[in-house]
Amino acid sequence: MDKPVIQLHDLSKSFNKHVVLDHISTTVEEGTILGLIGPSGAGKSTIIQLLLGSETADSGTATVFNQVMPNRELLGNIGYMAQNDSLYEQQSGRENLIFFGRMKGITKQDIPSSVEHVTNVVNLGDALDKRVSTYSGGMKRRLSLAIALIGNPDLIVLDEPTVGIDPALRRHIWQELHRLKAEGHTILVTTHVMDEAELVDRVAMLLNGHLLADDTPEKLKNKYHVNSIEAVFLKVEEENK
Ligand SMILES: Nc1ncnc2c1ncn2[C@@H]1O[C@H](COP(=O)(O)OP(=O)(O)OP(=O)(O)O)[C@@H](O)[C@H]1O
Repeated sequence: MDKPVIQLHDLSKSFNKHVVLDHISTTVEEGTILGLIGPSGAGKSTIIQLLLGSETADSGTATVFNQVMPNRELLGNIGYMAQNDSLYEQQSGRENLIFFGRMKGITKQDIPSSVEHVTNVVNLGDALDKRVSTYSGGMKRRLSLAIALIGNPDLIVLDEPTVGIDPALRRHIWQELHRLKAEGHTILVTTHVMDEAELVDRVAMLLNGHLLADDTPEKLKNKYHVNSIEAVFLKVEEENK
């Protein structure tokens, strides 16, 4: 039977009486790439914060690996890339990777090979020993992604990972995400890029506090009689105005 990695159960969250999540429930099985889409401000990052335990739900539960979050012990097995890069600017990319890798519990001995692997994934080799403060925005995104992937975590949570990343590298990153999925890793990714929403196993669309569509891209396109996820998204928005 498929193993649930993420379980959101009846999750609600408001900020200053503004209901952002209204009794959300879904399950993400092991080895699935779930794409979370929705307009700006729909609550995608809020779901991630509840999932990681850095925000508290008003009601309901977020469970990861069968443990109710927050649970600090699980964080070593979750790779997280936030929307805003949180990097040590005065250190080099390599020093950042070593620091975060060690925090994740990678041994000193294994650090060099782990750093090399994730650096290749994001194509950051040449800049690795330069100070992060000299990086472009896209390079910082790539370093943040490498940090999320270091240590080979079972669950990878990426909040708009390909913003500012050129098309060739974007394709390379998606190939890597599919490779990780094939190895059994579970990936939750938020995106505004509708082409990317075609590449996931399941798309969940967040609108007005609800998950209004949550299915494979193919099934959603069939259901709405359209040939792209972008068109599904527009139809669902139109229906729920
Ligand atoms: N800590 C907070 N305090 C007050 N309001 C918040 C807080 N965090 C999020 N919000 C509000 O909750 C709503 C959802 O925000 P969230 O960042 O989850 O949306 P999003 O779908 O990730 O948006 P985007 O696609 O623009 O990143 C927004 O209206 C936002 O202003």
